Amino acid sequence: MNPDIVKERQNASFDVQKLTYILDGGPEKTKRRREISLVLNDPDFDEEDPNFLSRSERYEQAVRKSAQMILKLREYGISDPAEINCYKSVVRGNFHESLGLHYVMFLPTLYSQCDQEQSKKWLPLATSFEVLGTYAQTELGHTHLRGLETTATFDPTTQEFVLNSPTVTSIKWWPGAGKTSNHAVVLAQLYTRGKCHGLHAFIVQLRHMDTHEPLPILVGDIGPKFGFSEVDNGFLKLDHVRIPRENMLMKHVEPDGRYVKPASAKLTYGTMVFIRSLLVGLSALVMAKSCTIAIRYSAVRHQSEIRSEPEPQILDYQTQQYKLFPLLATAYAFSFVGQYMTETYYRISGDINQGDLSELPELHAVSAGLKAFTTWTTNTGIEVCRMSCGGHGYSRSSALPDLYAEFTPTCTYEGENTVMMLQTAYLVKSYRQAKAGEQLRGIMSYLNDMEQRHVRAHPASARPALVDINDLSDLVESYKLRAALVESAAKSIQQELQKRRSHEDAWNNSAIDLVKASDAHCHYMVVKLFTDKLSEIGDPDINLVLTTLAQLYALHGIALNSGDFLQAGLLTVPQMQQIPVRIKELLCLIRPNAVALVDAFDFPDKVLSSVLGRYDGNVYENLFEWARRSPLNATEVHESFHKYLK
Ligand SMILES: CCCCCCCCCCCCCCCCCCCCCCC/C=C/C(=O)SCCNC(=O)CCNC(=O)[C@H](O)C(C)(C)COP(=O)(O)OP(=O)(O)OC[C@H]1O[C@@H](n2cnc3c(N)ncnc32)[C@H](O)[C@@H]1OP(=O)(O)O
Ligand SMILES: Cc1cc2nc3c(=O)[nH]c(=O)nc-3n(C[C@H](O)[C@H](O)[C@H](O)COP(=O)(O)OP(=O)(O)OC[C@H]3O[C@@H](n4cnc5c(N)ncnc54)[C@H](O)[C@@H]3O)c2cc1C
Repeated sequence: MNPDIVKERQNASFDVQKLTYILDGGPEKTKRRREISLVLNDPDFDEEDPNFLSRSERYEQAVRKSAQMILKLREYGISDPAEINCYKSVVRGNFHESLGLHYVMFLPTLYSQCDQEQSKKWLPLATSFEVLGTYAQTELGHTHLRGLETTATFDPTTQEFVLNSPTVTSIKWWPGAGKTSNHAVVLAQLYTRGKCHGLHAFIVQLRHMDTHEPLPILVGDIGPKFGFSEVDNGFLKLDHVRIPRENMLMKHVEPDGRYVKPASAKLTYGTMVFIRSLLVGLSALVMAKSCTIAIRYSAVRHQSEIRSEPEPQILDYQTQQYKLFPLLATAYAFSFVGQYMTETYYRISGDINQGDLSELPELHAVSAGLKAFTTWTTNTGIEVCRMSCGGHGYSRSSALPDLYAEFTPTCTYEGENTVMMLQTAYLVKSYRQAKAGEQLRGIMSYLNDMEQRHVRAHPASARPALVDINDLSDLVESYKLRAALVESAAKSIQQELQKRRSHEDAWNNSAIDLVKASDAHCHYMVVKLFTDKLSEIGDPDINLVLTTLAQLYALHGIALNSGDFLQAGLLTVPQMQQIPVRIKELLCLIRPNAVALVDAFDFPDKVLSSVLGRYDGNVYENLFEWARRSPLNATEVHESFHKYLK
């Protein structure tokens, strides 16, 4: 064990194990997660570092691993979805798997959109992996749902739908598992009795069940990408492909071609809401991994000098702490927000299943906003962690380049982040309702204060500065008032409308304000949820260290967005000047606990797959060892010498 990292652990002021329990949701859950993690010792999962393989080899290795996972899940009798998720995230490490779409989109779509008869037919096939599915929605030319061109036209004479990609731009593009899957959920515009009824989901068989040969359908892999090398994102061109009427999910077309309206057209989009909710937790996970790597490495790396003494640990540099500790605080904040998002998703979707759709708009808005907010922050955070590791961060052995490449598409898929932030219509609607005197409930209730003029941008001089920057509840209140930026966005729309612009143009001309309003709303939610969590934590040592992190998270956010807080008169200039001073104090308070705080995330070394983030801190000898395994070192003299240089 590296002596620096031993010393760091001795300095911790709290019980790491107890904090792990809090993150997991209790000691039993930690115990079970650790039991599941023992799978890492299974030699059937031994594999070559994907970084040393070609794309095709990577795909093959991933398929082998996916198949092994299925067999092992059966062998160990793991069937609870949360446990399957835990098991898979341990085995996958930092990479995705080719069967991922089957688990996260195809199966959930079947579960939520099959009627009884369809469930009976499709669920046994899909859960036994005879049917391997993908989710084909996006097209070469479109992602905006109303703009999708693929058609499904009902033919009452044969009781079939005819699926067609009428143009090049309508070719389905990006669905994972282009080579792996034999079925797809295809999203297409439904036509019956000559009328279009909007997007609906259809199950389409793509490949022969025995030979895996494509049916008369053009299907394949779209080629190498920035990351996602294990995944065969695909294309799919349908040329008048016929499927039985029963393959329409939720069966909205009667045998005579009559269309039966669903309770809400938006239920078809349910799987996206599900994944967006999950991505909040994934952001926490990846932020936590990145911080673990960068902070452990910073504890063992010595460089330059502060005083004329031996080279200090780079974690002692204030600038290094300023790069990493706000991200550490973010990882904790997002972990609690991830827990909230998952609970909220299951609570509201439970109500939806009982026929109560009243909270669907809020679920959509909150999951879209938090998905965008947490993935954007994490995306930039990973890169900060990588840069903070200097040259070694650039090596694939650090895992940080892979974490970035695998994570960055979360900002794009399941709804491009700006587009998701623009689903603020809900915020603006709530603002208008509150202004009209309606009492709002839930997370939007802060807008009720508006009429008392608490929530209003006005000059600092007009407002007494009541905020104590050391008091978290005051900081939450400031974020709440800043979230009233939605008022500026709503006013901008109003002004545009007064200029006789159409509603759509008024909206587009206010889009920057709307995105800012969404961002401020999400930021408020994160600060509030982090602070609320503290009241549940009884252990005083842990409460203290997490309070320090929550303060850092809140103050750092204010420092980055000082313009908003000053403009709205929420903080004074002297208070703003105090914030960097307080931030520096908080960095010093966190410093002795930094390694323990990342240890509490409890990532096994094999899951981190990072030479820099090793638990034992023995970085250098292992870097050398890893480099020696590079395929370029397989022979002492590379064949290119004989071919070209000699
Ligand atoms: C150590 C730390 C510990 C932490 C512990 C954490 C552990 C947790 C770990 C969790 C791990 C999880 C692991 C799993 C992660 C999964 C991810 C893995 C891999 C995934 C692979 C990638 C797969 C990618 C797939 C895809 O990308 S599929 C394609 C996705 N496409 C999109 O998202 C398209 C985006 N566009 C749209 O959604 C729409 O076009 C639009 C919403 C922008 C507009 O739609 P539309 O045109 O129909 O609507 P309108 O603008 O007219 O609006 C109409 C009204 O409808 C509302 N609306 C819209 N959508 C919805 C909806 N979905 N639900 C409800 N309501 C909706 C609008 O708001 C409008 O409302 P209004 O009329 O009232 O205004
Ligand atoms: C790794 C990966 C996996 C994927 N997997 C799947 C899958 O399994 N199934 C599937 O169906 N799809 C999948 N996708 C596709 C993904 O859902 C889309 O790429 C995503 O929804 C974004 O759409 P787009 O690529 O058309 O971007 P665009 O919408 O073209 O975005 C380009 C730019 O235009 C801007 N823009 C677009 N619309 C607006 C607007 N209304 N207002 C303001 N700005 C706007 C965006 O902000 C962005 O800056 C995947 C994508 C990736 C990268």
